[in-house]
Amino acid sequence: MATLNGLLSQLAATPSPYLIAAGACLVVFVIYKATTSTDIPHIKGIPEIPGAIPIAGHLFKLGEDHATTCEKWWRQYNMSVFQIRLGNTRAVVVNSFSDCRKMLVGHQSALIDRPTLYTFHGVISSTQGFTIGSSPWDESCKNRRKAAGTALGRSALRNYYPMFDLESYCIVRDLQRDGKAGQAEISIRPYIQRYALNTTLTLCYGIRMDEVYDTLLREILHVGSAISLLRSASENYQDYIPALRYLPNNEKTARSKDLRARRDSYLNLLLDKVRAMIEKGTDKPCISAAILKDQETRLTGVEVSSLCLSLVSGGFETIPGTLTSCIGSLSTPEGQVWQERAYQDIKRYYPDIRDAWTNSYQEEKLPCLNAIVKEAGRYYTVSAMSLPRKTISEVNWNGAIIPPKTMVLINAQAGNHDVDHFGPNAAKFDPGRWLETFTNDASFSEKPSQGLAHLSFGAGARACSGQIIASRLLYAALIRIISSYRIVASETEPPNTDYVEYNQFKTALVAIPRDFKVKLIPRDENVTEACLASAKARTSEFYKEE
Ligand code: HEM
Repeated sequence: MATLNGLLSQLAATPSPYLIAAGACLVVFVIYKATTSTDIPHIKGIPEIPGAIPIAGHLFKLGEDHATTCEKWWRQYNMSVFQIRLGNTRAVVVNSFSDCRKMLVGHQSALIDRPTLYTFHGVISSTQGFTIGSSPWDESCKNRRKAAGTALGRSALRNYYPMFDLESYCIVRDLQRDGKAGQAEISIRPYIQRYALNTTLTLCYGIRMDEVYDTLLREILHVGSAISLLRSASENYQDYIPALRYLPNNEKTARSKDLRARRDSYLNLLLDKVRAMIEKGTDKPCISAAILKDQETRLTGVEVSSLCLSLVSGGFETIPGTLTSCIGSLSTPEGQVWQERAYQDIKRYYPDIRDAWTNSYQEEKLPCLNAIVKEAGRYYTVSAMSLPRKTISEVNWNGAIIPPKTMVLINAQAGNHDVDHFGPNAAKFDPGRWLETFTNDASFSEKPSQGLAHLSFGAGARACSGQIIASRLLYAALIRIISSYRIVASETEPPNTDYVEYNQFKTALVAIPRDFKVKLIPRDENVTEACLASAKARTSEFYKEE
């Protein structure tokens, strides 16, 4: 017995090398598991991109430009649908046009949810609620989406004619002043930003700003863009690597809180202005006045803030991104050919250009203009990775089961430039792809619709609520600009028209085009002056400052 005790105590004092090795293996295994485990386990039947590392997964490999990296992986590994690890989050990425369409439309009920992220949802959105585009699917989101659908649907467009008229008039009014009859080179984006923002501010608050560089207007645009940066995966590792949230002096959280305070401040200011106008009886018909006056609505106060925030943030970068880049492409020598075709179209349908102006916001019937608007949407995929989705129920993807609660990322940029769908010139800006008759007598007709034209507005149950109004805004502005000027790219600061490189901030949720300048050569100054004068007269009632 004494010998046995002695042996045991000797063993305890000097553990066997086998035991040490087993213990070490166990520790390594636990560390490996802890640093490579994800919210959703590996999905059988969907290939994973090689090279994930512990803790970060593919985050660093993805670099700043996720859409372009995933587009390359699709071609390199010859698989359009694959899985990746964003830190502790597993995501399925879909790339080809047909797979994106099949995932969004064919599985629309399963893909109706959206993921919540620490920085955007936990910090930034904690005061005003989530926008519709970032809300998980629940009863409240359903009600807000329905309200947005009513406010932005085709039948509501008629109510906004005076606003379309006024805002597109203001673009040309100020371009006319600043363009100095083609002598000055100007940057067009600020005018388009005001156009987009004023439209949604008028819808939500009945408020607009007349100056391109108005302080409040620029504050809203600045804060909105900075917040859009905080929604991107490449900027916010803390969303996917939770340990980073606890680092002292977390700069991301501090910046998010600062932006949240600035956004709260202007949203409150806008609502206060509406309250003051209601008191004076000078309020304009708009979403928040209807709610404040307690007109029939099923939405709560927080839901109204969310609705207004969704509409304001839905349009203020997407429309300027698309329209500015489109004007950039039109200003190049190849693009000028399309300007001329569009101008001929305008004159054919509206021999009196003043009619083109008044019809610009009431109908979309010019084939060339429609083709340019569609091509701008496709080619410049301003939301390259769309808005992230999450499965709410299982998706059977060719036999592989994607479980509920899996993040699904739609690579709209890749799908929109898929040569298998759009042909070998998919990487070219070519409005001709949407036109049927394309003859030298310059008459065109549109190709019949084939369903989903491109992926820039998403598709399915959570597709963009603003796509009808967005197309009308692009169309109206283009008719007015093209009928007034020949747009010519600056020789010293020309546009970058590459579908990836046109964007100066690849990490942001919505592209910000690089700066460029154009000259606006008047087509017929007398006609433009006449159009401006009649638009001014028509819109003066609507425009009256309170
Ligand atoms: C060129 C202009 C625009 C582009 C390219 C665009 C793009 C998108 C995209 C890609 C989505 C996500 C779709 C999906 O997940 O399938 C989206 C959602 C949304 N957009 Fe737009 N958008 C534009 C203009 C607008 C405008 C002007 C508004 C409002 C006035 C708006 C309001 C919304 C809303 C509310 C959602 C959220 C829908 C939901 O989650 O249910 N968008 N948009």
